[in-house]
Amino acid sequence: MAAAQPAEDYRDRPDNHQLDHIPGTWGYPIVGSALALIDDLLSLSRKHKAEYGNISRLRLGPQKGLMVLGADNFQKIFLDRDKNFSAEMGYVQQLGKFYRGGLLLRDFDDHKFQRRVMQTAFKTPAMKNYVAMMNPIFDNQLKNWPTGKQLVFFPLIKELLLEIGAKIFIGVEDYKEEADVLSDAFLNVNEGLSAIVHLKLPGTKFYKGMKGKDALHQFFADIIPQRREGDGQDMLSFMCQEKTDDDSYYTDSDLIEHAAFLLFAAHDTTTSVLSHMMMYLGLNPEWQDKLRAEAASIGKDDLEYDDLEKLKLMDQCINECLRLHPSVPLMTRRTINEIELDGHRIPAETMLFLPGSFNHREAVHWSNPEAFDPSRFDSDRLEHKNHSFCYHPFGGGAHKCIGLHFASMLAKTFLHKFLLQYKFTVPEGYAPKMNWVPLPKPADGVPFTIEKL
Ligand code: HEM
Repeated sequence: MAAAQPAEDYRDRPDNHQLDHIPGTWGYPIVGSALALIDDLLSLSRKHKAEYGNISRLRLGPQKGLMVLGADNFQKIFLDRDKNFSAEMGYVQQLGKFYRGGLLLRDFDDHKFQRRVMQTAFKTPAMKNYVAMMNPIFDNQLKNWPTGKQLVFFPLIKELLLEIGAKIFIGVEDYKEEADVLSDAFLNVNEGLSAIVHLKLPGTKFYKGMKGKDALHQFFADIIPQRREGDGQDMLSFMCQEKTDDDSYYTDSDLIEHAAFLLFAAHDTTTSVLSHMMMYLGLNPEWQDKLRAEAASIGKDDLEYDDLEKLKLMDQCINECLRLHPSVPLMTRRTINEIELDGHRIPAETMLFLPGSFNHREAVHWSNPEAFDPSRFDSDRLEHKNHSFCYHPFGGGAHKCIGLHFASMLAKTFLHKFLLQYKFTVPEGYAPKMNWVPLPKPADGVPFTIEKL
């Protein structure tokens, strides 16, 4: 049987809003349920499940579509055997102005072709080298963290990960010199993403974001020819040197889009998981001690690639943070064809909103789901295997996160360095409000105090 082909013109059609046959609510005029989502996406998802079931109508500002819950439904959507779901159309309204050619905003054959250029940057020899590059960056910044006074983790880790991004992703050698241009441009784009009004008027967030995008693209355009000629070991250099089947290089404009999207996809997600990690290790000092002992058991100051798999407890803690607070809180797709899902007829061009944290905490799959309990990932429990799609912090199927091993490597290399040098505490009775957007994190950025070991 021939493989299903997506309808050619699905990108040109507007979103379908004819969804009155499906239970749910459009919420308040104009904003719909956007404010409830910003406040607490998990509670909103649970409310929808209790009132309407796994599939329900939802409006988020200008977008009307369906909230989809449940591991079976996620499995069908992510595996997408019949090419019914477009990631490009799912994300275009949210990200399209800034990241139109990013990998997640491409579908099917085009996506497959473009994903190849990125895969080259994640091969084992490249990964080995990235760990080696990370160690001195962490050393240099960690040594300046003052002891004995309260610090805030979020801005510190953001700064650290911007340096990692500049050096490992793009091959910037003199970070101090180029950091301002690069990080300003990148941070402005991210601010632009949160703009509610998309008008290019000077002084607005959106305007700043568009300027940031131009600066970022120009920065990449200027360095791509050098990266093609050189023998750099950074991600951009690997991508620049990759060739297509007809022996030509990927185009500069594709490479610019990939480099910008890669920074975006990697930065906030890893900042988010490490912020949660600090919160939980501060609240659970016994886990902090266990991870420190595990880090010490490697017997080295600098972790190497082959050591990573030995850090099993760290893996469990990272997994548990991502279960409780997935860094991409809401994934999206748009239907290409009319489909049936969970007993509902869903027309073509319908937006689907997929909140990850609901399945991650559904009691049918997890014991005591609200508790921080990293041992649930231990080989004698393996709760995440209770359903192949009850745990999906990195998505699944064709668009599954290409950086998942890099993310884990980064988190482990940081934790290994940090825990071997410092012991830390969070304030007594610490119970921060949690942010869901633009990235999940403790709202106060995690206040903490370090003590040299
Ligand atoms: C804890 C860290 C991370 C988490 C939780 C995470 C999560 C995700 C998720 C959920 C998706 C799929 C979204 C969807 O299907 O709708 C995704 C895609 C992606 N991620 Fe990550 N990510 C992380 C770190 C990274 C890093 C470090 C990189 C790069 C080095 C990266 C690069 C990408 C790219 C390029 C895609 C698009 C893949 C495609 O469309 O084929 N991510 N990520």
